[in-house]
Amino acid sequence: MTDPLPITLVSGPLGAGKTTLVNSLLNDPGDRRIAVVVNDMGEVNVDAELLEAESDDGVIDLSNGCICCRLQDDLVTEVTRLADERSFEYLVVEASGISEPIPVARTLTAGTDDASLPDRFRLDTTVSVIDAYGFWKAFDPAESLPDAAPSPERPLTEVLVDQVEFCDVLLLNKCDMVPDDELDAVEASIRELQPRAELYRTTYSEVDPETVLGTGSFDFEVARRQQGWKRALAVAEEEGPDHDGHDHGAQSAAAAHGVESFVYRREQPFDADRFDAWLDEWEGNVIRLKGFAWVASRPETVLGVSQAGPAVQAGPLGEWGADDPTTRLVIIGRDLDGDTITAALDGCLADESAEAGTAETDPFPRES
Ligand SMILES: Nc1nc2c(ncn2[C@@H]2O[C@H](COP(=O)(O)OP(=O)(O)OP(=O)(O)O)[C@@H](O)[C@H]2O)c(=O)[nH]1
Repeated sequence: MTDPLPITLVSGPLGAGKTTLVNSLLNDPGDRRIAVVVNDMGEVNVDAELLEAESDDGVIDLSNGCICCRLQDDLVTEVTRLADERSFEYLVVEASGISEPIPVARTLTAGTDDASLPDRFRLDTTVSVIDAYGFWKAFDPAESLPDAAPSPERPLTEVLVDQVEFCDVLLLNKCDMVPDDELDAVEASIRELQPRAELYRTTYSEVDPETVLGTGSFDFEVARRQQGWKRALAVAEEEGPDHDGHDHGAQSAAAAHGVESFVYRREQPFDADRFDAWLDEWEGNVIRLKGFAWVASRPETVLGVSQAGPAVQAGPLGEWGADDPTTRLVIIGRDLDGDTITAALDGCLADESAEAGTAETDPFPRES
């Protein structure tokens, strides 16, 4: 049997430079013939048209939906059709700007419940193109726009953070639009979220094709485990309850730009309403908050908490079961005042005398 054909998945927020990258790969794919599947949310796939202007062959258009949700089966169908019909040696899939990379990677690894991926393919590399200018603005409270995603998708900053956290290669693009010192700070923040990926600063997504094609760097479990917040949590767990909350491994560049991660850990539950109110108070320093919380109103339930800039989601993940309930929150940000945050979170802890299940209206699950 011949080796499975490798796939590179290109993700990244709207307008970050994904099509620019895919166009340059079509023009110079290195020593291989490539085909491209392009996903766009609109009825007309503008990206596919832009690409077809450059190349009239090997561009497959998947539009009017998102391949991370509604078009998962269509993606598998197209890849299967390509396997049968096309003559090429490498496949590039450009996801829409609102696609979450994890479900697309899962589809490209294992297919879906209704459709299996042909054996001929294997996911080789996941690339995220991140617009340095957009990233900078997304976490600036003075600049960031109300974070409304079209339809019931997740908030865009949450998707942006997923795209940063889950990739093998990260192109920090549009570097021409951000001053150098700010670029250093953006890169430091991204490094804190994404310690593993190869990172390249680019303008007009210009890279050697070999940095994004055929790297062989994709591994689903490694990609999931090595997300910055999971690493910070693992370090804190290793160091035990006496850990002072700071990730000493992440000094250097990050520290020089005031970027740090910090773990808040308590074996005492939150008052649900006070914790919910605290989650509303985003002032711009916290880029990412993620972890597990214990709330007094539902003592048996693990509350999953995920904040990306101004967007907050919190909802039940399951039961503590045999584990002792313990709140563990990783907070990643710039110029964080750890003592003030710790004091504010401590102020949300339920009084020892509070009875379980006393919140009048349980604020969770919540989304904003
Ligand atoms: N200044 C500047 N503009 C860029 C750069 N890279 C891409 N652009 C421009 O940014 C715009 C969006 O680029 P695309 O490549 O279409 O972005 P995309 O990620 O495919 O966008 P969507 O498909 O809408 O999500 C285009 O006008 C590009 O020419 C860059 O490095 N610097």
